[in-house]
Amino acid sequence: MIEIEGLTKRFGDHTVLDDVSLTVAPGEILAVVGPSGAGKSTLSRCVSALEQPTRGQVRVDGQDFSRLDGAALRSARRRVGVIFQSAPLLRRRTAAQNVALPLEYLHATPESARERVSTLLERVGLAERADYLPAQLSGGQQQRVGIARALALAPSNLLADEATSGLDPATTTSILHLLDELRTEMGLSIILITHEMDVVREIADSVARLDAGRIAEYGSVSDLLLDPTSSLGHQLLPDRPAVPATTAGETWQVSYASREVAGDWLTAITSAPGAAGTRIEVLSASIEAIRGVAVGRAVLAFEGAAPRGLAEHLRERGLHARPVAATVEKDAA
Ligand SMILES: Nc1ncnc2c1ncn2[C@@H]1O[C@H](COP(=O)(O)OP(=O)(O)OP(=O)(O)O)[C@@H](O)[C@H]1O
Repeated sequence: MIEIEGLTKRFGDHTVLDDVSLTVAPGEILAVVGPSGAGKSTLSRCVSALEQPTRGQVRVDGQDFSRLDGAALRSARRRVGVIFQSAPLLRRRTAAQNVALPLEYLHATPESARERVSTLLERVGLAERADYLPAQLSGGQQQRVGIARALALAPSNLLADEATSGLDPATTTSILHLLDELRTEMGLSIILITHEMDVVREIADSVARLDAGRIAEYGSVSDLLLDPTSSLGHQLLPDRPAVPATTAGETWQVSYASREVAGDWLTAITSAPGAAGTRIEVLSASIEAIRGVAVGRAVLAFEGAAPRGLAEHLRERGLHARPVAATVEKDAA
């Protein structure tokens, strides 16, 4: 359990984190997003007790980090496993020796360390690669070693700082699935620092957007998706579609987020003032479930111009609609 309360961090007179409060329950995944310089890494360093808050608290499993030092702080730090971008592993050590590192610091007996390492490597699907050096492993396999190492001391919390940046989409998905399984199996509270909305969409239960050190938005992914005024909710909707440049008229993307699959969204479009008699072609349509919310998206081509006031008409019916420009060149289409 991670509880951040009124966390403020200043470097000189520069306030980098300003009154940040967040809670991550056991088994929950919170994603923290925000532009470069928003304070994400500083937040991450406060949670892993590498920085002391100027004001406020970081409580891990009920214990206030800012009140600890020396051996008590080192012991408390073990409750937070940390995974970084592209798993910085020791080059000359095998996968097993990298995972064993935290156990060596704690002077675990070689036999108990061996057993723990082999259990962890097995769990992350790398039992066969125990004796490989990092250079002999793929990026995804290296990150699995990083995850096993972060779990070596059986933490109840995990901090993943851009853990999937630089990995290809399929590898990212497999790492996220592994984290998803681990949080359930071990009841881990996980903070994911990320700049990728796909990662948030795929795995997070809640999300906070930091902006210039303050929380600009914070809530469960489903609540944000269902809130038509939420900018994070908008960003969580599927990405911009590819639209062939061959369509002569206007092309629009229409999306909705609802607890139920919306059955009448096409009716909402055809009933828009001025839409009667207009030919509308459905270029693509899809529905996916994100944290229990049905998110539908369609790309529509109008014969000519879209009816005036279409966006407002649809907004009143819970649909987001906007024109999209062609993204596929005529030659390539
Ligand atoms: N030790 C420090 N001393 C002074 N200023 C710092 C220190 N660490 C961070 N900052 C400042 O705090 C601000 C936030 O930095 P931080 O690295 O937390 O942002 P970030 O959101 O992680 O950015 P990015 O996504 O680019 O990594 C920046 O303006 C940075 O210059």
